[in-house]
Amino acid sequence: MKIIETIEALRQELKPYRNQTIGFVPTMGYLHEGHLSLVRRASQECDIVVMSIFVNPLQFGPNEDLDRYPRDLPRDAALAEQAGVDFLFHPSVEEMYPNPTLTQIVVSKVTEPLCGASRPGHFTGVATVVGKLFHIVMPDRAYFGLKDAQQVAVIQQMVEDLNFPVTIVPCDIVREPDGLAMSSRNVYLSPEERKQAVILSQALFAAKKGLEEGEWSTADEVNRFVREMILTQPLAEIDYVETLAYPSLQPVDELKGQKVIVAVAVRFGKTRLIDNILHAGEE
Ligand SMILES: Nc1ncnc2c1ncn2[C@@H]1O[C@H](COP(=O)(O)OP(=O)(O)OP(=O)(O)O)[C@@H](O)[C@H]1O
Ligand SMILES: CC(C)(CO)[C@@H](O)C(=O)[O-]
Ligand code: BAL
Repeated sequence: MKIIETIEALRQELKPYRNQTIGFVPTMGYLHEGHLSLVRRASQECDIVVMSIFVNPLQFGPNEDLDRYPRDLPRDAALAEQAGVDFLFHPSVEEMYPNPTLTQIVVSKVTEPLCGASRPGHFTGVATVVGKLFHIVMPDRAYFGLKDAQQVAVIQQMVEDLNFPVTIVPCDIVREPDGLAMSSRNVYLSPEERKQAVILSQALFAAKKGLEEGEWSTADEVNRFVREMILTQPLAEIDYVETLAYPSLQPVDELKGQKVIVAVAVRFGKTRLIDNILHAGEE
Protein backbone atom coordinates (compact mmCIF):
# COMPACT_ATOMS: atom_id res chain seq x y z
CA MET A 1 0.00 0.00 0.00
CA LYS A 2 1.24 3.49 -0.83
CA ILE A 3 0.49 6.50 1.37
CA ILE A 4 0.05 9.63 -0.73
CA GLU A 5 -0.25 13.19 0.52
CA THR A 6 -0.73 15.35 -2.58
CA ILE A 7 -3.43 15.54 -5.23
CA GLU A 8 -0.89 15.60 -8.06
CA ALA A 9 0.95 12.51 -6.76
CA LEU A 10 -2.31 10.56 -6.43
CA ARG A 11 -3.34 11.51 -9.98
CA GLN A 12 0.02 10.28 -11.31
CA GLU A 13 -0.16 7.02 -9.32
CA LEU A 14 -3.68 6.26 -10.58
CA LYS A 15 -2.91 6.99 -14.25
CA PRO A 16 -1.89 3.40 -15.12
CA TYR A 17 -5.14 2.03 -13.64
CA ARG A 18 -7.63 4.17 -15.56
CA ASN A 19 -8.83 1.21 -17.64
CA GLN A 20 -9.40 -0.86 -14.51
CA THR A 21 -12.16 -0.60 -11.87
CA ILE A 22 -11.24 1.86 -9.13
CA GLY A 23 -13.10 1.59 -5.82
CA PHE A 24 -13.01 4.48 -3.36
CA VAL A 25 -13.69 4.57 0.39
CA PRO A 26 -13.71 8.12 1.81
CA THR A 27 -13.23 8.34 5.60
CA MET A 28 -12.13 10.62 8.40
CA GLY A 29 -9.87 7.89 9.81
CA TYR A 30 -9.56 6.29 13.25
CA LEU A 31 -10.59 3.14 11.47
CA HIS A 32 -12.85 0.43 12.86
CA GLU A 33 -14.63 -2.63 11.44
CA GLY A 34 -17.31 -0.37 9.87
CA HIS A 35 -14.70 1.30 7.64
CA LEU A 36 -12.90 -1.98 6.99
CA SER A 37 -16.13 -3.67 5.85
CA LEU A 38 -16.36 -0.99 3.13
CA VAL A 39 -12.78 -1.72 2.06
CA ARG A 40 -13.38 -5.48 1.92
CA ARG A 41 -16.47 -4.99 -0.22
CA ALA A 42 -14.54 -2.59 -2.47
CA SER A 43 -11.68 -5.07 -2.91
CA GLN A 44 -14.13 -7.83 -3.86
CA GLU A 45 -15.76 -5.64 -6.51
CA CYS A 46 -12.86 -3.52 -7.82
CA ASP A 47 -9.30 -3.97 -9.15
CA ILE A 48 -7.83 -1.08 -7.14
CA VAL A 49 -8.96 0.33 -3.81
CA VAL A 50 -8.29 3.94 -2.79
CA MET A 51 -9.08 5.11 0.74
CA SER A 52 -8.95 8.72 1.86
CA ILE A 53 -8.38 9.79 5.45
CA PHE A 54 -9.16 13.47 5.84
CA VAL A 55 -10.83 15.18 8.78
CA ASN A 56 -12.68 17.78 6.76
CA PRO A 57 -12.93 21.12 8.62
CA LEU A 58 -15.65 22.32 6.25
CA GLN A 59 -18.22 19.88 7.64
CA PHE A 60 -17.71 20.73 11.33
CA GLY A 61 -19.66 23.50 13.06
CA PRO A 62 -17.85 26.07 15.24
CA ASN A 63 -18.72 24.24 18.51
CA GLU A 64 -18.16 20.73 17.22
CA ASP A 65 -15.33 18.25 17.82
CA LEU A 66 -12.95 19.09 14.91
CA ASP A 67 -9.92 19.57 17.18
CA ARG A 68 -10.47 16.55 19.36
CA TYR A 69 -11.61 14.21 16.57
CA PRO A 70 -9.48 11.05 17.11
CA ARG A 71 -6.49 10.63 14.78
CA ASP A 72 -3.90 7.80 14.52
CA LEU A 73 -2.35 7.48 11.07
CA PRO A 74 0.18 4.66 11.78
CA ARG A 75 -2.57 2.44 13.24
CA ASP A 76 -4.97 3.35 10.40
CA ALA A 77 -2.32 2.62 7.75
CA ALA A 78 -1.68 -0.88 9.15
CA LEU A 79 -5.42 -1.67 9.29
CA ALA A 80 -6.09 -0.23 5.82
CA GLU A 81 -3.27 -2.26 4.25
CA GLN A 82 -4.43 -5.50 5.90
CA ALA A 83 -8.00 -4.92 4.66
CA GLY A 84 -6.87 -4.43 1.05
CA VAL A 85 -6.31 -0.71 0.42
CA ASP A 86 -3.83 -0.05 -2.43
CA PHE A 87 -3.55 3.74 -2.12
CA LEU A 88 -4.13 5.67 1.10
CA PHE A 89 -4.71 9.35 0.36
CA HIS A 90 -3.96 11.49 3.41
CA PRO A 91 -3.83 15.16 2.35
CA SER A 92 -3.27 18.10 4.69
CA VAL A 93 -5.92 20.78 5.13
CA GLU A 94 -3.67 23.16 3.08
CA GLU A 95 -3.48 20.61 0.25
CA MET A 96 -7.28 20.27 0.08
CA TYR A 97 -8.09 23.92 0.76
CA PRO A 98 -5.16 26.12 -0.36
CA ASN A 99 -7.52 29.08 -0.81
CA PRO A 100 -10.61 30.21 1.03
CA THR A 101 -13.36 27.97 -0.39
CA LEU A 102 -15.32 30.24 -2.69
CA THR A 103 -17.03 27.33 -4.41
CA GLN A 104 -19.19 24.87 -2.54
CA ILE A 105 -21.71 22.17 -3.42
CA VAL A 106 -25.13 22.79 -1.89
CA VAL A 107 -27.62 19.93 -2.03
CA SER A 108 -31.12 20.97 -1.01
CA LYS A 109 -34.23 19.17 0.25
CA VAL A 110 -32.64 15.86 1.47
CA THR A 111 -30.27 17.98 3.59
CA GLU A 112 -33.10 19.78 5.43
CA PRO A 113 -34.17 17.32 8.17
CA LEU A 114 -32.19 15.21 10.69
CA CYS A 115 -28.45 16.03 10.85
CA GLY A 116 -28.93 18.82 8.31
CA ALA A 117 -31.20 20.61 10.79
CA SER A 118 -28.97 19.92 13.83
CA ARG A 119 -25.68 20.66 12.08
CA PRO A 120 -26.23 23.70 9.80
CA GLY A 121 -23.81 23.67 6.86
CA HIS A 122 -22.64 20.13 7.61
CA PHE A 123 -23.84 18.56 4.37
CA THR A 124 -22.51 21.42 2.25
CA GLY A 125 -19.12 20.60 3.78
CA VAL A 126 -19.60 16.89 3.09
CA ALA A 127 -20.84 17.35 -0.50
CA THR A 128 -18.03 19.81 -1.28
CA VAL A 129 -15.24 17.56 -0.01
CA VAL A 130 -16.73 14.41 -1.56
CA GLY A 131 -17.15 16.27 -4.87
CA LYS A 132 -13.49 17.32 -4.71
CA LEU A 133 -12.38 13.79 -3.77
CA PHE A 134 -14.41 12.32 -6.66
CA HIS A 135 -12.67 14.70 -9.07
CA ILE A 136 -9.27 13.77 -7.65
CA VAL A 137 -9.75 9.97 -7.47
CA MET A 138 -12.24 9.59 -10.35
CA PRO A 139 -13.53 6.28 -8.94
CA ASP A 140 -15.86 3.89 -10.73
CA ARG A 141 -17.49 2.88 -7.47
CA ALA A 142 -17.59 4.65 -4.09
CA TYR A 143 -18.53 2.94 -0.84
CA PHE A 144 -20.50 4.64 1.96
CA GLY A 145 -21.90 3.22 5.20
CA LEU A 146 -25.62 3.36 5.96
CA LYS A 147 -24.83 4.42 9.53
CA ASP A 148 -24.73 7.85 7.84
CA ALA A 149 -27.88 7.13 5.83
CA GLN A 150 -28.67 10.79 5.21
CA GLN A 151 -25.12 11.25 3.89
CA VAL A 152 -25.76 8.40 1.41
CA ALA A 153 -28.97 10.12 0.25
CA VAL A 154 -27.14 13.45 -0.11
CA ILE A 155 -24.25 11.97 -2.10
CA GLN A 156 -26.64 10.02 -4.36
CA GLN A 157 -28.55 13.24 -5.05
CA MET A 158 -25.33 15.13 -5.82
CA VAL A 159 -24.06 12.38 -8.13
CA GLU A 160 -27.36 12.28 -10.00
CA ASP A 161 -27.79 16.06 -10.27
CA LEU A 162 -24.17 16.84 -11.21
CA ASN A 163 -23.58 13.76 -13.43
CA PHE A 164 -20.61 12.34 -11.56
CA PRO A 165 -19.66 9.13 -13.42
CA VAL A 166 -19.56 6.99 -10.26
CA THR A 167 -21.76 4.29 -8.75
CA ILE A 168 -22.56 4.85 -5.09
CA VAL A 169 -22.59 1.61 -3.09
CA PRO A 170 -24.46 1.87 0.24
CA CYS A 171 -23.16 -0.67 2.79
CA ASP A 172 -24.79 -2.18 5.89
CA ILE A 173 -24.11 -0.85 9.39
CA VAL A 174 -21.48 -2.83 11.32
CA ARG A 175 -22.24 -3.13 15.05
CA GLU A 176 -20.49 -4.05 18.27
CA PRO A 177 -21.57 -7.44 19.73
CA ASP A 178 -24.15 -5.69 21.98
CA GLY A 179 -25.65 -3.79 19.00
CA LEU A 180 -24.03 -0.33 19.31
CA ALA A 181 -23.22 0.99 15.81
CA MET A 182 -19.46 1.24 15.38
CA SER A 183 -18.24 4.85 15.26
CA SER A 184 -14.93 6.61 15.71
CA ARG A 185 -16.74 8.77 18.27
CA ASN A 186 -17.49 5.78 20.54
CA VAL A 187 -14.02 6.26 22.10
CA TYR A 188 -15.29 9.48 23.71
CA LEU A 189 -17.87 7.57 25.81
CA SER A 190 -17.25 6.99 29.53
CA PRO A 191 -17.89 3.39 30.68
CA GLU A 192 -21.33 4.38 32.03
CA GLU A 193 -22.25 6.29 28.84
CA ARG A 194 -21.09 3.33 26.74
CA LYS A 195 -23.34 1.00 28.76
CA GLN A 196 -26.38 3.23 28.33
CA ALA A 197 -25.72 3.93 24.63
CA VAL A 198 -26.80 0.39 23.72
CA ILE A 199 -30.38 1.65 24.11
CA LEU A 200 -30.17 3.25 20.63
CA SER A 201 -29.85 -0.04 18.78
CA GLN A 202 -32.26 -1.78 21.18
CA ALA A 203 -34.94 0.86 20.54
CA LEU A 204 -34.33 0.79 16.77
CA PHE A 205 -34.41 -3.01 16.57
CA ALA A 206 -37.67 -3.01 18.57
CA ALA A 207 -39.06 -0.38 16.17
CA LYS A 208 -38.07 -2.50 13.16
CA LYS A 209 -39.85 -5.51 14.64
CA GLY A 210 -42.95 -3.41 15.37
CA LEU A 211 -42.94 -2.04 11.81
CA GLU A 212 -42.60 -5.55 10.37
CA GLU A 213 -45.54 -6.68 12.48
CA GLY A 214 -47.66 -3.69 11.42
CA GLU A 215 -47.93 -2.37 14.98
CA TRP A 216 -48.21 1.31 14.05
CA SER A 217 -49.99 3.27 11.32
CA THR A 218 -48.21 6.64 11.63
CA ALA A 219 -44.65 7.92 11.95
CA ASP A 220 -45.57 9.76 15.17
CA GLU A 221 -46.44 6.49 16.88
CA VAL A 222 -43.06 4.98 15.94
CA ASN A 223 -41.23 8.12 17.09
CA ARG A 224 -43.05 8.13 20.44
CA PHE A 225 -42.18 4.46 21.04
CA VAL A 226 -38.46 4.95 20.21
CA ARG A 227 -38.23 8.20 22.18
CA GLU A 228 -39.75 6.64 25.32
CA MET A 229 -37.42 3.67 25.15
CA ILE A 230 -34.31 5.87 24.76
CA LEU A 231 -35.37 8.10 27.64
CA THR A 232 -35.29 5.13 30.03
CA GLN A 233 -31.53 5.83 30.12
CA PRO A 234 -30.82 8.82 32.37
CA LEU A 235 -27.72 9.99 30.46
CA ALA A 236 -29.48 10.08 27.06
CA GLU A 237 -30.35 13.52 25.67
CA ILE A 238 -32.31 13.26 22.44
CA ASP A 239 -31.37 15.51 19.53
CA TYR A 240 -33.90 13.90 17.16
CA VAL A 241 -35.99 10.76 16.65
CA GLU A 242 -37.64 10.77 13.24
CA THR A 243 -39.37 8.39 10.87
CA LEU A 244 -39.20 9.61 7.26
CA ALA A 245 -39.50 8.25 3.73
CA TYR A 246 -36.14 6.94 2.48
CA PRO A 247 -34.18 8.08 0.49
CA SER A 248 -36.26 11.24 -0.11
CA LEU A 249 -36.30 12.04 3.64
CA GLN A 250 -39.72 13.63 3.24
CA PRO A 251 -42.39 13.28 5.96
CA VAL A 252 -44.65 10.23 5.74
CA ASP A 253 -48.28 10.17 6.79
CA GLU A 254 -49.34 6.56 6.40
CA LEU A 255 -46.59 4.00 6.98
CA LYS A 256 -48.22 1.25 4.94
CA GLY A 257 -46.20 0.26 1.86
CA GLN A 258 -43.57 2.98 2.44
CA LYS A 259 -39.83 2.47 2.62
CA VAL A 260 -38.93 4.39 5.77
CA ILE A 261 -35.93 5.22 7.89
CA VAL A 262 -36.16 5.52 11.66
CA ALA A 263 -33.20 7.76 12.51
CA VAL A 264 -31.92 8.94 15.88
CA ALA A 265 -29.25 11.33 17.14
CA VAL A 266 -28.66 11.22 20.88
CA ARG A 267 -26.10 12.86 23.14
CA PHE A 268 -24.41 11.02 25.97
CA GLY A 269 -22.45 13.72 27.77
CA LYS A 270 -20.43 15.52 25.09
CA THR A 271 -20.75 12.69 22.58
CA ARG A 272 -23.40 12.82 19.88
CA LEU A 273 -24.22 9.40 18.41
CA ILE A 274 -26.38 8.61 15.38
CA ASP A 275 -28.02 5.36 14.35
CA ASN A 276 -30.93 4.22 12.19
CA ILE A 277 -32.84 1.29 10.75
CA LEU A 278 -34.44 1.01 7.33
CA HIS A 279 -37.79 -0.71 6.87
CA ALA A 280 -38.59 -1.92 3.35
CA GLY A 281 -42.35 -1.46 3.78
CA GLU A 282 -43.54 -3.89 1.10
CA GLU A 283 -47.30 -4.54 1.17
N1 LIG B 1 -20.59 1.18 11.85
C1 LIG B 1 -20.44 1.44 10.57
N2 LIG B 1 -20.89 0.55 9.66
C2 LIG B 1 -20.76 0.81 8.33
N3 LIG B 1 -20.18 1.90 7.82
C3 LIG B 1 -19.71 2.80 8.70
C4 LIG B 1 -19.82 2.62 10.10
N4 LIG B 1 -19.25 3.69 10.72
C5 LIG B 1 -18.83 4.50 9.74
N5 LIG B 1 -19.10 3.98 8.53
C6 LIG B 1 -18.85 4.60 7.24
O1 LIG B 1 -17.49 4.88 7.07
C7 LIG B 1 -17.35 6.04 6.25
C8 LIG B 1 -16.45 7.00 6.94
O2 LIG B 1 -17.08 7.42 8.14
P1 LIG B 1 -16.37 8.20 9.29
O3 LIG B 1 -14.90 8.23 9.06
O4 LIG B 1 -17.09 9.44 9.58
O5 LIG B 1 -16.54 7.20 10.48
P2 LIG B 1 -17.46 7.19 11.69
O6 LIG B 1 -17.04 6.11 12.58
O7 LIG B 1 -18.87 7.27 11.17
O8 LIG B 1 -17.15 8.51 12.40
P3 LIG B 1 -18.15 9.31 13.24
O9 LIG B 1 -19.17 8.39 13.80
O10 LIG B 1 -17.25 9.88 14.23
O11 LIG B 1 -18.74 10.27 12.24
C9 LIG B 1 -18.76 6.60 6.05
O12 LIG B 1 -19.24 6.17 4.79
C10 LIG B 1 -19.52 5.96 7.17
O13 LIG B 1 -20.90 5.82 6.92
C1 LIG C 1 -17.70 11.13 3.62
C2 LIG C 1 -16.73 11.84 4.55
C3 LIG C 1 -15.39 11.16 4.52
C4 LIG C 1 -16.53 13.27 4.01
O1 LIG C 1 -15.66 13.98 4.82
C5 LIG C 1 -17.30 11.92 5.97
O2 LIG C 1 -18.46 12.66 6.04
C6 LIG C 1 -17.45 10.57 6.62
O3 LIG C 1 -16.45 10.06 7.11
O4 LIG C 1 -18.56 10.01 6.63
N1 BAL D 1 -19.63 10.33 9.53
C1 BAL D 1 -20.05 11.67 9.26
C2 BAL D 1 -18.98 12.64 9.47
C3 BAL D 1 -19.23 13.63 10.56
O1 BAL D 1 -19.88 13.28 11.56
O2 BAL D 1 -18.78 14.77 10.42
